[in-house]
Order: sequence, then C-alpha cells, then structure tokens
Amino acid sequence: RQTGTVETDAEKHDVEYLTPISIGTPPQNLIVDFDTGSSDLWVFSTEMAAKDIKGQAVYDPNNSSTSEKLQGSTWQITYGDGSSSSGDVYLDTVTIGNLTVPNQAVEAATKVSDEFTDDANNDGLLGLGFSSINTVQPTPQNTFFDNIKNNLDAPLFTADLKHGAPGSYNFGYIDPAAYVGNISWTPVDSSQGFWSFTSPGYAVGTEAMRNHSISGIADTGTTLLLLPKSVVKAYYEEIQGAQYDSNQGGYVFPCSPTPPDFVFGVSDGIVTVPGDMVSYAPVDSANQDCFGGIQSDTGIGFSIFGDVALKTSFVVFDAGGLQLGWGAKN
Ligand SMILES: CC1CCN(C(=N)N)CC1
Ligand SMILES: CC1CCN(C(=N)N)CC1
Repeated sequence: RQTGTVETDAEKHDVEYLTPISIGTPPQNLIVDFDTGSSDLWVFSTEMAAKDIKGQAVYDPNNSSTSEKLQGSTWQITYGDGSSSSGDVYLDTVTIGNLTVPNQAVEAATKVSDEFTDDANNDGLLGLGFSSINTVQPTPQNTFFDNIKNNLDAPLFTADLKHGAPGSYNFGYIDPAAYVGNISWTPVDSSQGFWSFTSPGYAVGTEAMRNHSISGIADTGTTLLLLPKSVVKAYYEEIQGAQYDSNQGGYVFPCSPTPPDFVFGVSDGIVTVPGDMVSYAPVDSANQDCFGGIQSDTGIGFSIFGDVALKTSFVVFDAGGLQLGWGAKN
C-alpha cells in the first residue's frame, strides 16, 4: 500500500492551482489543473494545431515507448465557463509525486478553446471527480485516483489549497500536521459524478447561523464560491456600497474596509471564509472596488464550493466512506 504527496501552486489571485505530473517513457513533465469538478485527464498535445498552443508544454505520444493508442476512442468536454477541449486517447504511464499508474487513459487534445490557449501556464486538467462523468466514448475511462485508490493506504485524497502560497494534494493518508481540532465529516452524494454535499446553514459576519440548506459540490477547478442568489444577496446587503455590476458580471464592493466573514455549516461544524478572502480581486487599477469571491450559482442547478471556500480549510475527499471532511488548517 502506498501514499503520495505533490505541491500545487496558486496562479495570480488564486484563479487556479497548477500541479506537476509526468506522462510516458521517458517521463514528459506537464503542469495541470487538478479538478474535483470533472473526471477527464486531458493534456495539450503534439496533435494540436500550432496556433492553439501558446507556451504550454505538450504530450507527445510518439515520443513515449509506453504509449498505446486507444483505437477509436474520442473525448469532448465543455466547462462551466464555456471553455472546451476535445481529442483522442492513449494509455500511458502517469506519475504524480511518487505514485504511478501504468495504464492511465491520457486524453490528448486535438482542439482547445481560446480560454485554454490563452492560459499559458496550464497544460491540461486532471479530473478528480467520479469516473461516471468521464467523457471518453465509446468506453468511459477511469480517473488517476480511481485507478490507484485500491493501492493506497486509504481510498482518499486531501486538498490543502492556500491563499497566494503553494498548497498540496496528498493521496492515501490524512496528514495530522495539516489541520488542528476535529475534522467535520459530511456525506457525499456522488450520483451526478461530483463531490456533492448539503450544508445545513450559513451566517454573515458574527450573526447567528441561519437554517438554510445549501447543496453544492466541492470543486477545486472553480475559482469562486457560487451560492444561491438569496444567500448572496443577504451577504452583500451587509456591505456598504456593494452592488451587482453587470459589466463585471457579479457583485462588486469597495475593497476596504474588509467585508464581513462568510460562515457555512458542515454537519455539526462550521467553515469560515475570512472577509479578506471574499475581496477576490480589484476591478480597477486604483484598487478602489473589488470583485466578490462570493457570487450567484444561478443557472448551474447547485452551488459550487470552489477555491475561495476550499483554501480556508484542509479538505478530505474520502471515496471509501463517500464523505467530505473539512478541517481547520494548521
Ligand atoms: C458543474 C460544473 C462545475 C465546474 N466544472 C468543473 N470544475 N470542471 C464543470 C462542471
Ligand atoms: C474547470 C476548468 C474551467 C475552465 N478552465 C479554464 N478556462 N482555464 C480550467 C478549469
């Protein structure tokens, strides 16, 4: 049985967290976005048109003695922000930290949308959602985690994302040095392929908790905390000068003073998003107004506990117990 750990680095404003992996023999090193909200491992590749590659590292299956084309298989994925990618599939050796899966489905891109072409530091995505939503046709493939979980000391991984600092993903163990106090556990509904849970309530600042169920997914691939419109409205009502700015496509408010904390329940525990993490990023060069890290989940069908929520905590994604654990960072 094994365990593993890999460091992940925050991009500017923690917009995404990029993690090194290696593919093939000899190993080809790429840096990808670990995404618990999807279940495809896809990478920029030598099969793409040169115009769609702007600085990214690419996977070259012809330069790997262990690559084997999955004949007839294709994939196509579209993300919440409208970005998309598609291509064909190889089986090859994939290593994360000290953990190796010998016959991992590696989805080589032939096409990517501009959002990916323009994201120079991101060479692809590594899905950590449930394999039921893998997009490979005709036969969906397993995620890296699904392929390795039975070889791990425990079938779980943890995400310890940080605000503007390197974080880490661990596989197969819960690092007792990473959190303080007790981990709050809550059941996961994986029926839609996501790490979905229901929070029993929320509070704005130092107010009392409101009983208001919020069902959503723990999603490392989404930057912000996307909540029901009524909750978002109740939060921004507490901030002088906060308003919905249609140009910016969300709530904007004066960067100072620091806005109130946002607290959400996890079973019998609570998770606090500090106000200074809600001021996601300045919208203007004068740094007067800030775009909110809390925005509406309208149109998605459920809430998304993205990086703004996850980076407050040490989060355990437990496939064995089908539960999420939220612990206070050490
Ligand atoms: C429901 C959506 C959440 C955001 N996505 C993602 N992290 N891959 C896409 C699916
Ligand atoms: C979940 C994914 C959404 C799309 N992404 C992007 N535009 N760079 C990456 C993460």
